[in-house]
Amino acid sequence: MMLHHSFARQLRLRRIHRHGGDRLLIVPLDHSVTDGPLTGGNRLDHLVGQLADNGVDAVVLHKGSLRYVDSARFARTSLIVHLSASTVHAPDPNDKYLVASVEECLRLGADAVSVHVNLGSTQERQQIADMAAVADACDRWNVPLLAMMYPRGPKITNPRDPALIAHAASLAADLGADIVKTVCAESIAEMRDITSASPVPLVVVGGPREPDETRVLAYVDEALRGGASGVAMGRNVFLAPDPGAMAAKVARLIHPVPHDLSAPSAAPEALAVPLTTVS
Ligand SMILES: O=C(CO)COP(=O)(O)O
Ligand SMILES: N[C@@H](CC=O)C(=O)O
Repeated sequence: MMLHHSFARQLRLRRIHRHGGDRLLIVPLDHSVTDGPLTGGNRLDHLVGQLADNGVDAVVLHKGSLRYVDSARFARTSLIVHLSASTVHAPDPNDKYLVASVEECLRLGADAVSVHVNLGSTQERQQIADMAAVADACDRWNVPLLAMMYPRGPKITNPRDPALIAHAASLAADLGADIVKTVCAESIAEMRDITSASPVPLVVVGGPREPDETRVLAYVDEALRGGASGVAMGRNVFLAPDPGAMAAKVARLIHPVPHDLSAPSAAPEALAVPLTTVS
C-alpha cells in the first residue's frame, strides 16, 4: 500500500485490483495505434466483454476507442487510458509522444492512465520529461499512473538485461509511477532481485505472440515466481483463438482461488530455472 496517497488515488488503485489481492491481470489493447487494427471496431466491444467476463482486472485503451465500447463492460473490469503513441511506420518507432492528457482521461471515465517510455531511445529525454509531467497531473488529480518502461534504443543490446530492467523500474518509481510494466528478466532469480528492489509493483509484458499456450502460461507462472505482481499481456490474449478462454487461464494463475492447486508453487529450487522466453 502506498504510504502517501490520497483517498481518491487509493480508491482508484483498489478499483484496478478488481479481483482483490496485490496481483494484476491487465490486457493492453493500445496496439491498435502502434501496430494497426487488432479487431474490427465493432468487435472491440465484444473483445472487452470477453476479457471483463474472464477475470481481467483492467484493460488499456486509447481515448477514441472508448466510443466503440459499451460502458457496461466496465462494471466488471477497470479502464486504463493510454497517453502515449507512435507507430511501427515511423522513422523511429521508439519515439513516443503524448496524445492525451490526464484531465481528458478523467473526463472519459478512466480509473488510471498509462504512459510509455523507451529507456535508451534517442528521444528518451522528452519521454522522461513527459512522464514527469504526467506524474504531476496524476498527483493533482489523484489518478494512478502505470508506466510502460521498455529498454529500447541504439545502445540497448539486451533489453532483458536485469540492470536495464531495474533501472527502468527505478526511473518510473522515482518519477511517480504507481505500477510499472516492463519486460521480464531471463531468469526467475534475476527477476526476483529486480522485484524485491522495486518500491512499486512490477507487471511484465506478454511479448510477441507465442502459439504454444503452455509456454505462455509457464512464462506467467515463472514471472510470478520471480516476484512480478502480474502481467500486462496483450497479443498473447487478444490474438488467441478464444481470448476469453485464454484470459481465464492466465487469471487462474494470477488470482488463484483458495482450492486451486494450479496456483504457482514457490519452490525455491526452481529459482535457477531460466524464464520461458516469450517476451
Ligand atoms: O503492455 C503492453 C502493450 O502496451 C504489452 O503488450 P504485449 O503483451 O502484446 O507485449
Ligand atoms: N505500448 C507498447 C506495446 C504495444 O503497443 C508499444 O508501443 O510498444
